[in-house]
Amino acid sequence: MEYLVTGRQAKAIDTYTIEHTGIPSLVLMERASLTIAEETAQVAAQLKLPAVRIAAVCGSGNNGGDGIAAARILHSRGYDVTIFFAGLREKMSPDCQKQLSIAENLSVPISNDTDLDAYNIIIDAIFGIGLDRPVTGTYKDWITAVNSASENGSKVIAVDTPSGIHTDSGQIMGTAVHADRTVTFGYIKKGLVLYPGASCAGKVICRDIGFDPAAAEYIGLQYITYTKEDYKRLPKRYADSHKGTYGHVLVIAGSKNMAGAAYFSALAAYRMGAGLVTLYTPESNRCILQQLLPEAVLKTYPDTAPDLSALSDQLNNYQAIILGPGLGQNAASENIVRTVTASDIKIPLIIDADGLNILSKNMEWLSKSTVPTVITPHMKELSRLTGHNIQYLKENLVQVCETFTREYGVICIAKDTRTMIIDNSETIYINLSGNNGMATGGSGDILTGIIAGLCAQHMPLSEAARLGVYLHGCAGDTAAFNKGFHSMTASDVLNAIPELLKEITLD
Ligand SMILES: NC(=O)C1=CN([C@@H]2O[C@H](COP(=O)(O)OP(=O)(O)OC[C@H]3O[C@@H](n4cnc5c(N)ncnc54)[C@H](OP(=O)(O)O)[C@@H]3O)[C@@H](O)[C@H]2O)[C@@H](O)CC1
Ligand SMILES: Nc1ncnc2c1ncn2[C@@H]1O[C@H](COP(=O)(O)OP(=O)(O)O)[C@@H](O)[C@H]1O
Ligand SMILES: [K+]
Repeated sequence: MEYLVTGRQAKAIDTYTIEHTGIPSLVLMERASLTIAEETAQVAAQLKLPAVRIAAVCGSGNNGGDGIAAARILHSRGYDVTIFFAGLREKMSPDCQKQLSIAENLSVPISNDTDLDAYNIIIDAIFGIGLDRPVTGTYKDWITAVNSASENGSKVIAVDTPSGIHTDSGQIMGTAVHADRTVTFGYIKKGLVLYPGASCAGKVICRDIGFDPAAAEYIGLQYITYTKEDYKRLPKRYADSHKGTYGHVLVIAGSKNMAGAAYFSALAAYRMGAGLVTLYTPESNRCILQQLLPEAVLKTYPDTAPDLSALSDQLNNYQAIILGPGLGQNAASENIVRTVTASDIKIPLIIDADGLNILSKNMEWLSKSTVPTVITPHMKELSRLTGHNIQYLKENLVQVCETFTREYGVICIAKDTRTMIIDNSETIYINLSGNNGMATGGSGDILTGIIAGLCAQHMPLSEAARLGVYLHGCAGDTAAFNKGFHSMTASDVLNAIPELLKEITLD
């Protein structure tokens, strides 16, 4: 698990380390600039040119201070480096002033020119976490100059954040540097992983510069993400076990001409390790699903007339229930959704797709429901559920989901390029796995199966939501590796689950 921080939190970690722990600010700056110098040297070596020219474009704050110090370190190591001061001398922070005076004492070249085209590497140290308003005027011109050099082939290394990106939201504040890589200090800033900031950051490299680890706890960070380190959370398999050990999933999914969604959800639950999967689906899907997935138990109902009391009686026989993929929105589907949400079961329920579309017209069913529920809406479905348009949702996602989660008592998995999970805890999960190849029909159905498979193996719902979303993205990344972003399909994501889990469990 890793934390993602806001600008305010990053500043508070700096301050805590300086004031409480007693590490001087210039020591942190020296370590920060050393990482930039190392990264720059690495890029310079990769360019394989007879001579490499480096420009450090520096603002007046501590981000500029980092850039000046990095230029001084590179200069002392024999690199051809020039400082371009893009800030205002009268506004320099004390540490930036100190760095500029050291650089002058050591005769590091300082240019008054604005032409960056002759430089192979540009260190972008105009703004870091201190950017607090839209970029205009001369600063805008500097950012344009950096980007124009980049378009002409220069490599851009951003210090802490690409200048012009809002550290919290990833929004472009008027204009922003497009970096090839960003070296960020201590913790990844949230704005570097959210779009469009993530597109400007390039490869994000997070380096330790000696912040006191106690600072994070003192401040109370709330954004987390999972990494490969979290594979270890996968439920254990036991030598002495049977299919009952790994739980029974009920998949209420599919409608006439929509058998695929049921198949994807059910197979994903099996692939994730569930002991048994039962598919509850209309009679018209029987043949196709029996052939596609002989491992599943089928319970079918006459297409327009499900036996709701029989369904209700069975619900307690499972360890996890999926409701909605490809279910359709006819009266039969509505009755099923009403029955399941109104039941008194205490079994984890994962509601997706048409389950959510039906609920969006019957929100009182959700507010009255006492079933432990996770919902997995994509932005359009979330828009139907909340009444907000997609633009508003994207700009206010956390706040909207927090309100929704509180009001309806559900865990909300807001699916997007960066899926976020909001539950009743203080912690917000932001997912970094996955790729644009997953923007293909059926990807979301697989997620429901993965989460249900984890719940069936007795993982608590909120943990299953986080690990499920992370592993779903990892399976998508494996599928992209195998088939490429354009050609991969939901079936490839499904087939990547065993590949991924094999790698994890046999490691
Ligand atoms: N000890 C530490 O703290 C450490 C910090 N570290 C480094 O410091 C960075 C943070 O430094 P920071 O806090 O000085 O802010 P920074 O990003 O340089 O920007 C502030 C400057 O920009 C200006 N400005 C802002 N917006 C503007 C706009 N739109 N248009 C024009 N001007 C604008 C603002 O001007 P003002 O608002 O005063 O007019 C001020 O001059 C951090 O990202 C990391 O790289 C590391 O060395 C580790 C130790
Ligand atoms: N560009 C992307 N980057 C990362 N993940 C993506 C991207 N596009 C889609 N996904 C993921 O793929 C899944 C798509 O789900 P959904 O829209 O419900 O698809 P479907 O309805 O076809 O099953 C979500 O989990 C989403 O996060
Ligand atoms: K920067």
